[in-house]
Amino acid sequence: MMGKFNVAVCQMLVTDNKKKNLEKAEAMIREAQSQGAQLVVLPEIFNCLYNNDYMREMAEDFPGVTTTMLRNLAKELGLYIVGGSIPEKSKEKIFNTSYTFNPEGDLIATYRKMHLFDIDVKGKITFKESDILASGEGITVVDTEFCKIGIAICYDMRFPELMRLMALKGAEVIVVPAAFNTTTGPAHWHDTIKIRAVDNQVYFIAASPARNLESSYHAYGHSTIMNPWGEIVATTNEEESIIYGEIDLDYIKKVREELPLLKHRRTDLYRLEILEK
Ligand SMILES: O=C(O)CCC(=O)C(=O)O
Repeated sequence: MMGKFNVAVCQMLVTDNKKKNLEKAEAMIREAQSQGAQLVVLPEIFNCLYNNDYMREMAEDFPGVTTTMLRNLAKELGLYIVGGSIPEKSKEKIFNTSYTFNPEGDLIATYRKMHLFDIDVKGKITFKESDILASGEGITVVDTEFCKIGIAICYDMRFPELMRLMALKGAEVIVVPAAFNTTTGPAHWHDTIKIRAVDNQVYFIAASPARNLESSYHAYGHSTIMNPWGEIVATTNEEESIIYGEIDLDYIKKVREELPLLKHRRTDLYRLEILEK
């Protein structure tokens, strides 16, 4: 295992033009690699606008044009890509799905969003993913040459049980492609990222799209990399940008030794378990 590696988050501006979105993602991944990134993360629903009509229309079977682009790029550039998420069509269903490729271009993880974003904050924002999306059922922790990485999508990060289970399955980094909005973002984005990192003593990487005011959904932006002590490694505002950070695996070890939260759980008194479905 290597002690350190470099990550980048591409906070791209997603538009209603799929071809342009794919070109933008590719250009930003190339730029990130040229700056030394070994793992690059894209935001939630990066190939089309985040609303139910677009997601239904743009849903892709696997393999499709988006995943083929990611696969080829990972291989050509020799890096890991956590491909944000895209609407995936599988038989009659649509999922919000994140595909991860390794530097050989192999698909090493497919994660389907487990907690669907069905909310109604009166007078502010109403969204009902379950009108078109089906939910995934599998927790995803993937092995890489650096460490184990847990993958979840946006609303999932509000569920401490899922984040903890990923840490218990060995995740030292949790990657969450996400798109909070201008209501829930200012209220909860920063605190949720920080506390999930601190609770689980992981690096927490939250990747948002940039804010597109022409979209019906105004993403909060503010992609962030947080370290296991709750310190910001990198962050940004709502505009298009790439943020970079170093993941230091020895630092995770140090924090976990000095403050042994994972060891101090009272599993004789309470327990968290994964149920087979
Ligand atoms: O939890 C939130 O506030 C935002 C969630 C969201 O936008 C999503 O799950 O796509």
